Amino acid sequence: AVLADNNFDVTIWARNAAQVEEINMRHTNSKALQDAVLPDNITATTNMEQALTGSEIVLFVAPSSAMRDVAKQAAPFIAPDALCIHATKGFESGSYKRMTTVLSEELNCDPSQLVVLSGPSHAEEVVLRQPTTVVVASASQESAERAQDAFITPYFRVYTNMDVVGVEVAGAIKNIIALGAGLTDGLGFGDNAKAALLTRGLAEISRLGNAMGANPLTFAGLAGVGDLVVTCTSKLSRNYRAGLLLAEGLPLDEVLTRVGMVVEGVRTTSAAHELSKQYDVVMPISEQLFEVLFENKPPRSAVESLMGRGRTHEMEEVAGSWGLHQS
Ligand SMILES: NC(=O)c1ccc[n+]([C@@H]2O[C@H](COP(=O)([O-])OP(=O)(O)OC[C@H]3O[C@@H](n4cnc5c(N)ncnc54)[C@H](O)[C@@H]3O)[C@@H](O)[C@H]2O)c1
Ligand SMILES: O=P(O)(O)OC[C@H](O)CO
Repeated sequence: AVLADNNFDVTIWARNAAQVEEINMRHTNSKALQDAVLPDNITATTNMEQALTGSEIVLFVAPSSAMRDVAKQAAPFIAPDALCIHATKGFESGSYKRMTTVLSEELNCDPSQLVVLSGPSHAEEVVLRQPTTVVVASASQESAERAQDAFITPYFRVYTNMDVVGVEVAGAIKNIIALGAGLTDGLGFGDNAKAALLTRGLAEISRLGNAMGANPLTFAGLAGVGDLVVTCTSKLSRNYRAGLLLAEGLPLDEVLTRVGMVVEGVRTTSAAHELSKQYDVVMPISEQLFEVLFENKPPRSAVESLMGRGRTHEMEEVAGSWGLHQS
């Protein structure tokens, strides 16, 4: 809808024919966006070739679990000079690769053509043209600026960034912390607990990101603090809502059914479990979430484990998380 407001003719590819028909006939996408009306210059198709032929920008928004499959299908129809942007927040299952890595492998393109768009941006608010700010990151400043030009509107402010790793890691890991935020609220804990979770969650995001080669300053920006705050505090967040349901004691498969849309934080918790070992970083909140989600640990015991960790010095922890060395 943002691109359509900027006068691009937008074609959505989707596999669900009923959803495609709804977008074309009624200009709505009610499962995701209730009765919000989409601009007239958006059409939809189930035909990938039709969607992509001649497109100057390709925006990938499949869930992380489907990204490789969708990119494989798209690859033959993408023009050599097309700008490929993704807004997906997660890692590939099993390989734990970032989404730009998956795209560069499947599209056989130069990393300079790839951009990640991230930041605090619930679709339900964007489609109503409520003020929203995001980051576009690319290895190429020119590509980031092309994406900025394409997306920037008076209600959608776009900042460029060159730190692809940091933006992708922040966007993925914040979903784990949002699951935790839903859990703490669902358990009846207060604002102190939530503030602690966000602060210590940011330390955890930064620690993994820095170990993977990110710029620590990214975590103070929209993809870091910004998205963490929105996802941990908004009732629109699927990850937060899943956390609330888990606190009721529902099994994971029922939680996912009830949310009815992708809850990226669940797979990302598995990814963090592996990545923290691979990069030798401590991720206590993610680890406790892993035990709650996959090892039946009661959420209250997870909170006790976090509160009972060994004593530590905040500055040493923060400096370590932000990749700084204390003298
Ligand atoms: N919804 C938001 O506000 C928002 C904002 C920023 C980023 N994101 C990210 O965008 C990604 C997608 O989220 P969403 O909100 O659109 O989720 P969603 O659950 O609303 O929609 C996902 C869509 O992908 C389709 N899909 C699943 N597997 C597929 C496959 N193999 N091939 C084709 N289509 C497939 C589903 O049918 C569904 O229509 C996630 O990574 C999410 O973190 C979402
Ligand atoms: O609904 P969530 O929890 O997937 O969050 C959506 C976006 O990532 C918020 O920026």
